[in-house]
Amino acid sequence: MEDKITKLVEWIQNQVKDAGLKGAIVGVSGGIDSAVVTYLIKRAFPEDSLGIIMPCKSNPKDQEDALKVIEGCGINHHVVDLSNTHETLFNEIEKQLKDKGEWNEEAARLGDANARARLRMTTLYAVANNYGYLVVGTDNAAEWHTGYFTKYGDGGVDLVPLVHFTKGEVRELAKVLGVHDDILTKAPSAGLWEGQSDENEMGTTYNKIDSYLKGEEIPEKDKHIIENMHKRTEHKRHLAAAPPKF
Ligand SMILES: Nc1ncnc2c1ncn2[C@@H]1O[C@H](COP(=O)(O)OP(=O)(O)OC[C@H]2O[C@@H]([n+]3cccc(C(=O)O)c3)[C@H](O)[C@@H]2O)[C@@H](O)[C@H]1O
Ligand SMILES: Nc1ncnc2c1ncn2[C@@H]1O[C@H](COP(=O)(O)OP(=O)(O)OP(=O)(O)O)[C@@H](O)[C@H]1O
Ligand SMILES: [Mg+2]
Repeated sequence: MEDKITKLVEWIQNQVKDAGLKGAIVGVSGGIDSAVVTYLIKRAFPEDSLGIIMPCKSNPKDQEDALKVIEGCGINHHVVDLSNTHETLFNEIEKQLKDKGEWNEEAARLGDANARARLRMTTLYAVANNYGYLVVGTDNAAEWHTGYFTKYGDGGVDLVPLVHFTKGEVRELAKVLGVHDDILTKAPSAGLWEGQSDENEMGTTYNKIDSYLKGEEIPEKDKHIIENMHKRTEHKRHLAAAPPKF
């Protein structure tokens, strides 16, 4: 894993250099994927890396964990609380749609959740512009394959260094990098609503997705869920569809 870490760090350095920029920025959630990316960008750019903690009606425990990541690797950081911004935006959307009698309560829950991820993306790009940094994403191979991310939200980034690493391999990277035990052992969550857990929402586990990606046998039910998610989210792995030139 040390060898892979060195290669990842060099790759990030080269990408930033090729872009003619100075460093890298990541959103630090208190979860393991962003912990690994935070440690990597700090290694790549000790003086030009930045972690941003962005609570959005989040559990305060997330921020405590995020600070363990920040302190663990010594990266510079800012906290930008998006709760009020999200409240203002969503109240206005809700008001407009309700006035027209077109508000769909159930669909709105996902829209509300995805808007949190997109506000984070907006924030990262605004801060990245200020410093001349690239925005680094945290998607791993399991999330990328299943499309388990918000299009133009946490999926809206410049680099995706972990995209070939299974969730298990991300855990290995985290151990070698020295990420705090509390983060190594917590359940993966997008933190988009109270009590959300990735595995509950997906209906399968990261272990099964990892096994599937490694070509191992997994139960038919899980295979079906993974293949269905992959198919439904194909659009997220491409640029916006364009017509042929007429
Ligand atoms: N065929 C197609 N061609 C082109 N575009 C298509 C499309 N089908 C849908 N779309 C568009 O895509 C939108 C749906 O995609 P999207 O907005 O991403 O939303 P969606 O995939 O419905 O939801 C995002 C999922 O990712 C999860 N997530 C989000 C963020 C972080 C994490 C995490 O692990 O931390 C997980 C979240 O819990 C949820 O299950 C539609 O509203 C539509 O605009
Ligand atoms: N509160 C937050 N503050 C800053 N960034 C966040 C926050 N919540 C989510 N993010 C960003 O969105 C990304 C996607 O979240 P995701 O849950 O997939 O990763 P994670 O939290 O790092 O790991 P895990 O999947 O184990 O929870 C995070 O890695 C992080 O970059
Ligand atoms: Mg998380």
